[in-house]
Amino acid sequence: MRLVKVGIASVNTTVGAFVRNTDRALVLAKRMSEDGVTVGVFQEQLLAGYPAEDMVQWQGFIDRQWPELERFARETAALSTVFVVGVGVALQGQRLNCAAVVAGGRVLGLVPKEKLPTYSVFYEARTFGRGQPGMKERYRGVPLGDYLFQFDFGLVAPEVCEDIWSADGPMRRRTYSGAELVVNISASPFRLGFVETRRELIATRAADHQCTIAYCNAVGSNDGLIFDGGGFLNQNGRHVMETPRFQEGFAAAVVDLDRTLRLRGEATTWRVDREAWLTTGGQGTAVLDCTDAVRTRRESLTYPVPAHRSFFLPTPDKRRPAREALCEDILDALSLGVGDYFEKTRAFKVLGIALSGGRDSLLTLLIAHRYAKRARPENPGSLIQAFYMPSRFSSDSTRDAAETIARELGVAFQVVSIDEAFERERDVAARMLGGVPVTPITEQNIQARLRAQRMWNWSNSCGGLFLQTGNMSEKSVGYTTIGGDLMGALAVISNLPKTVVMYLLDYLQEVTGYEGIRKVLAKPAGPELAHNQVGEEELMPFPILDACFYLFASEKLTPSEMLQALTPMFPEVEAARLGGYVDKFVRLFTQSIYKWVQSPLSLHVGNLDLDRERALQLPVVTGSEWMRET
Ligand SMILES: Nc1ncnc2c1ncn2[C@@H]1O[C@H](COP(=O)(O)OP(=O)(O)OC[C@H]2O[C@@H]([n+]3cccc(C(=O)O)c3)[C@H](O)[C@@H]2O)[C@@H](O)[C@H]1O
Ligand SMILES: Nc1ncnc2c1ncn2[C@@H]1O[C@H](COP(=O)(O)OP(=O)(O)OP(=O)(O)O)[C@@H](O)[C@H]1O
Ligand SMILES: NC(=O)CC[C@H](N)C(=O)O
Repeated sequence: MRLVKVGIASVNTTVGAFVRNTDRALVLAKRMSEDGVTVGVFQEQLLAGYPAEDMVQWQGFIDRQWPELERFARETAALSTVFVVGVGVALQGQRLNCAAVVAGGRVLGLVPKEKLPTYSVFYEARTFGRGQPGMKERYRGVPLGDYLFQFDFGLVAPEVCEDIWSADGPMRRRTYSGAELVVNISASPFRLGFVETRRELIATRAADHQCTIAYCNAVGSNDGLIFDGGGFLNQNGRHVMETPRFQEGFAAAVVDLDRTLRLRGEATTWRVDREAWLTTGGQGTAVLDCTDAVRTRRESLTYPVPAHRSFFLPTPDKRRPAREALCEDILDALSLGVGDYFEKTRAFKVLGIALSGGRDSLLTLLIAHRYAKRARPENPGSLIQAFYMPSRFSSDSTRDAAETIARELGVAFQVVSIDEAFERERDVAARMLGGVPVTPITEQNIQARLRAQRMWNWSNSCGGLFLQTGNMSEKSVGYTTIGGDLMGALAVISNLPKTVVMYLLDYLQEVTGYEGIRKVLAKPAGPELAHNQVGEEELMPFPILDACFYLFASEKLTPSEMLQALTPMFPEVEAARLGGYVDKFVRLFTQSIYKWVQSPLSLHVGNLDLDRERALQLPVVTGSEWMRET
């Protein structure tokens, strides 16, 4: 029996706040050590914060991480714990995204990331160089390269995030070279359903490579990327521990590393594969002997026995039902995104929302309030201000709904009519047009733009964070006004399809019982920019719009393929009508890209998002010939 206690931390870092990030990590490092942790794991780019993007190109941004790493080493020198932490270094002009191994007051070695994600929301290959198999360099006198670390408790292989996502990653050769404990330090952003993907992947890799894996993830939001934390400890495919998500802290569990070796010995397929690898020229990974660096204290560790006192009966199932898990995950992620933006920018005192009595602004308000409950539990409503800005097209029912929810949440609510200003702006525009009246659409847009202008003026003077409320479906077809409701300082729900917005509101109504939600849902969605506007009548039913969006923007189908896919999905809709919806969607989508490239920074919860900088890079000026059948 060779017991080792593995601690997995998640730190809420801020990009560039090296000292603060290190301080936060040190607090957890000391607590881990007090808890008897043998190996304490911290996330990718712990010191710099993630994602630093092109900031990595500043030499100072790289160089100033090192003194903080040395401080981390100094301040943990007396602890008998080995730490793995993420740091950036520059070697021969290349920036390398490294896992640093720290113990006994020294940086013992640096292992650079080999696989650099450059897809979806990641752009690492743009700024970082790659670690190479067999690499052996030195950085400031410290070994840097493809190394394993021998301690008095076993052989450790550090690696960085994407390294685990490749079937041909460094884990294979390192475990064939004897690594028992693979430590993966990650900064993996929240995406819907991704926690299951991580869980399955880590279990698969631990079984494939017959090792113990300690996987650590960052927590907190930076710009639009929200990190959900949630570390994993898995031994040879068996789940050992999962750390809490959406919160800073650490959790620890004991594993018997002899068990990893025994299972490896029993796994004949693994052994045969290893032999084949050796005979076909597989190169072993070099080992750094660190047995003298620190004497770990493991005498008081006890064998990991099941809390429910049976090796045979299943552990009690604590999983939440799928609907609750999905809704709570999205709400946790987005409220963390709002809160971290609010706090980390240090620019704001209060959150502001233009509250229409409709679905999108209601959900945005509920998300902001969820954050406020955490930040100011004694009076969450005092962190938020809501403005209802009616025009002649606004109804009593939306005003009542907005007022009701604001009262229920204790949020300051003001009514600010835009009607007079609407008339004035409409007349001025007509004068500019040589006496010709503005178009009906422009009449609508004047209202949206007046509301946005008022929100900016308010926020500008009081330090308010003006939350933008648009959803992804309406954004995809340009059903939003430039200079109007498209604008704001931070887009909160712009990665949520409208059908998901409604799903979340149904759920929230059920769990909170708020009358304000019921009142909003009682009325069909519509912008109230003209008489009797219903969004689904002007566009198309939202389930069809969202399906079109998915098939076109995510699955990259052509319009005729989309129609083929949609026909069995919506059998009640006549073929010609469905075809009309597809054509309308594709036309609106391609004609609206110019709009969403102007939209504010937004929070990401999925791989598919309308964000040209971060998720979907589409040209604005295009012809549609390529989509036609030949
Ligand atoms: N390719 C291009 N590149 C750059 N600019 C381009 C452009 N095409 C048009 N433009 C310009 O864009 C402007 C038109 O865009 P914009 O002013 O936004 O207006 P527009 O797209 O014409 O109308 C906005 C639509 O959004 C709907 N809406 C508004 C507000 C809220 C909601 C809701 O969901 O509740 C819905 C509203 O009912 C209306 O159908 C024009 O000034 C035009 O010159
Ligand atoms: N009367 C209003 N008072 C304050 N803000 C408004 C008003 N009407 C519209 N807005 C702002 O413009 C945004 C866009 O309106 P839109 O109709 O798309 O959204 P919604 O009303 O929140 O949801 P829904 O589409 O379900 O009606 C609103 O979310 C809100 O922020
Ligand atoms: N930082 C990274 O390397 C992240 C990439 C990885 N595939 C993830 O999202 O988990």
